[in-house]
Amino acid sequence: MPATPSNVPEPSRTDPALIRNFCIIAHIDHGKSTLADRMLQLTGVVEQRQMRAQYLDRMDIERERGITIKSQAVRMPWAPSGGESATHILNMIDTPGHVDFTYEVSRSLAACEGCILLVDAAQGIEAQTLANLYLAMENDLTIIPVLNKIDLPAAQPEKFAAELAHLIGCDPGDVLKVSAKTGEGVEALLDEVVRLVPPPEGVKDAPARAMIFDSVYDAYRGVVTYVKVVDGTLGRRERIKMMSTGATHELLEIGASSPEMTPADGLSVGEVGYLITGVKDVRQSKVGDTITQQHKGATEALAGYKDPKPMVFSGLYPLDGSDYPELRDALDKLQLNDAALVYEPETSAALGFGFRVGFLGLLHLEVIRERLEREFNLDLIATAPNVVYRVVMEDGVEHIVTNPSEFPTGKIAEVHEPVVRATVLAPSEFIGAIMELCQNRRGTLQGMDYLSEDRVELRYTLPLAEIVFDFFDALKSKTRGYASLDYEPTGEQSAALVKVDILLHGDKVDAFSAIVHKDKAYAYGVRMASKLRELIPRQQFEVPIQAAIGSRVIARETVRAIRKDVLAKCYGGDISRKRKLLEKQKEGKKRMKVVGRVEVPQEAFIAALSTDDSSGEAKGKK
Ligand SMILES: Nc1nc2c(ncn2[C@@H]2O[C@H](COP(=O)(O)OP(=O)(O)OP(=O)(O)O)[C@@H](O)[C@H]2O)c(=O)[nH]1
Repeated sequence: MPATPSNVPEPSRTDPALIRNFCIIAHIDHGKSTLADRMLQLTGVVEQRQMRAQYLDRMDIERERGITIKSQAVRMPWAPSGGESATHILNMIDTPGHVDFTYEVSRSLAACEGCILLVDAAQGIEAQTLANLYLAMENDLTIIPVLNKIDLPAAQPEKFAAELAHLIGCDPGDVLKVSAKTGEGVEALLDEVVRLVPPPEGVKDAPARAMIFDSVYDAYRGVVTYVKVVDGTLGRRERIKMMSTGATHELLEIGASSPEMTPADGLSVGEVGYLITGVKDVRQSKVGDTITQQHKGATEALAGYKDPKPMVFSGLYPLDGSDYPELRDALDKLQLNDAALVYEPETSAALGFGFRVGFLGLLHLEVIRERLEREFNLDLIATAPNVVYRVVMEDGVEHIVTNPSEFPTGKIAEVHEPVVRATVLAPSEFIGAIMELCQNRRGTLQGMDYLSEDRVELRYTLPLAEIVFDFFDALKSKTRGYASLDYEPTGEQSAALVKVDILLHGDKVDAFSAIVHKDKAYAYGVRMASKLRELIPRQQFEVPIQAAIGSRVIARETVRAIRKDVLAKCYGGDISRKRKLLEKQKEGKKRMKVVGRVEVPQEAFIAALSTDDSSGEAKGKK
């Protein structure tokens, strides 16, 4: 039952035995955010009239797409029903479910002692259910299996309870059944969290050690750092030290989110909360770092996290060249909040000045791009995303290539590309279709298991480059939406990869260079050449469009010559009208990009790039 306000202990004085830190992990759309909403409501931290769906998803994009990107932590008092009436503190950390953001999930898990493994009772176990379960097991969390959406007519709670119990090795009777929508079973679930999740273990009187699991830049308050206090207590106005850099700061504010930021005197052992020091850059308050007191602080830091590594790169260019400084500032600002975002300046003959930006995956790319366009009002062109290649030359020199146009020329010994271990879960009737798709994408089957009579798990090794584009879309359409996918990087392999260049009138258009498998080079060349032929207006001379590997041309199209005589219709007419027409033509020419001798309207580049940029995984996530 909800606690009465007078019973709720202060964050600085909570007995750790009464604290439960937990998170909800689930496959996308299995109902995490809805369950979190219900919990906020039932514990009384959000009043009925303030309640809105997906309360914790604060970013516009999160709300619109119905997905969670940044994790959030909320402190909720809860007095379990029956007998014992002590008010417990439940710190709930909501985590994102998409493959791109696994990194955020693992950070959140490290701050918890238990987790709710939520599974849709109409869908059953999916690929990310497994991925998240393994992460939870690695972090030694107590796992509470829960089936959600039992109100749905299509729900099969008994069948999936058996599947889930088999997976984690418990009794089917231990699987809780709830409806996050109607609230059925959610109170009992909160009671179970109190009963099953162990309280945090830490040393109360030791020097403080707090682990940073998130750092968020707020335009008004500076960096807000989310921490879990592992040992000791951090107090308001205390001076703190970041253990990795030794930098010290004054704690201007410390408190807990419930779910709005609520200042407190401090945070004691086991508590999860936030702190503000006035730093302006998340990199000064780095996720995974340990915070201690400046005086008599701890000497040994807590185990940190691995830094996330960008997997997918794309060139981002402002449509209007004069927006370049704004783009730089916007990327600076987004990076304040997103340690996984990396970028460096880049120039392209076709697109002008821009940046090569590294992302965790395609959804991350799309989210960043949308935020740049929406929050910073920038119009952007993005080049087709590519992965990172390692090129070894015959003389042993190595090149790391994040931009296809920088692919080295000369004697190449080997090209290495990143590979992932992909897990696909689907009804067994689709095995054939999935195998065919993976084969086409240069996949190697690693194993296959039946989870139940009609559900199968297929494990493949696949080149990352083959799945970042439209693999997920293709998988969904071949399996009528029933398959789910999860993948993790497993290293690299050498492959027969070549760079295909596109030439206009003999000049390379850097934005269209691509690194592709040699068996697919021809198809890429033909596709780009014919697309460009349609998009490039006729010039006063003939323009050959060629696709080439090195100096070998593999496809060719031609834009025939024409002289666009704007004055043709004004023969003998009024001179001022002629002048006007010529002025207008000049205006149009300003928007043209010149590649060698060829004038190409920017729109042609955008059209050619956008049809190629089929960010399937992100769009097809549902
Ligand atoms: N009928 C029914 N629908 C539910 C229930 N719980 C969630 N849903 C619906 O399922 C959809 C997905 O729910 P979310 O809570 O957004 O899922 P999520 O797991 O948080 O998704 P991500 O944030 O993208 O990871 C929404 O349309 C919810 O309204 C339930 O118990 N019953």
